[in-house]
Amino acid sequence: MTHLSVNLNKIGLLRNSRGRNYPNMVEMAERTLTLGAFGVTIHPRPDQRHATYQDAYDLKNLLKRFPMAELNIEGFPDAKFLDVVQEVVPHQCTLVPDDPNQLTSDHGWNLARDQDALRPVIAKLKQKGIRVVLFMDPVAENMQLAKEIGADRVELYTEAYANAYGTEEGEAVLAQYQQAAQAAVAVGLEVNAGHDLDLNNVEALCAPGHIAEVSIGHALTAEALDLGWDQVVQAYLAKLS
Ligand SMILES: CC(=O)[C@@H](O)[C@H](O)COP(=O)(O)O
Ligand SMILES: NCC(=O)COP(=O)(O)O
Repeated sequence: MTHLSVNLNKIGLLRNSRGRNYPNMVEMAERTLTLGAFGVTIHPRPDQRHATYQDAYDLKNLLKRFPMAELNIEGFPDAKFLDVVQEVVPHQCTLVPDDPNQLTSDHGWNLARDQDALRPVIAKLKQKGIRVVLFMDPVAENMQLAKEIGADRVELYTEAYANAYGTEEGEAVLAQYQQAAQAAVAVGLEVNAGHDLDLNNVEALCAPGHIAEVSIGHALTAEALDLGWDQVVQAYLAKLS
């Protein structure tokens, strides 16, 4: 079974567009966890365009009432992000190599270049008891180094999988992700996955059983416009069980 962590960035985007606390991030997280989601994810970016640093504190407080659930905070490890993460102490922190002005996350870490900067960051977060995940492209050869610099997990960046799904290249691209996942497991890493996953493509990725957790937000929120939030969360849970 693959755990579902619902990314609430787009709840924050809608909330921030009117300057009122509606939709309410904490209420949507509570509703999502009550439906049975394993956890919630936010990705506070430096401009706080959607999820805010305050959301991290508020969601950590909510999770006190859901002792079996997890909070995953994603982001680029700049000073502010690291200060917040070390104060909030989420269950999991996913480090993502995004520039502040990126529209969205669109690549994984270049560990050969970034390993020296990442090692102390990973060590500091692990000292706090936080599970550390590196956002990675699905390249099997890179998993050994991810382990060596201290990561607990990798999160496979799945946009290429989503784009290929249902096309002639779909099976070959899926095979690449399975090989990367198997390589990660072989060196002692657990494997998460995320970005552009949806109700159509999530099952094939997770069926082989290598994926511990998927974090899904953009498509889930859009699908909820048609199906309703509760129904969409329950539909993902059914596909991942
Ligand atoms: C790291 C990743 O792929 C996503 O979790 C990211 O959080 C999406 O960010 P936006 O919601 O800002 O597109
Ligand atoms: N890490 C992926 C995530 O949290 C959500 O990505 P998306 O579903 O919004 O594309």
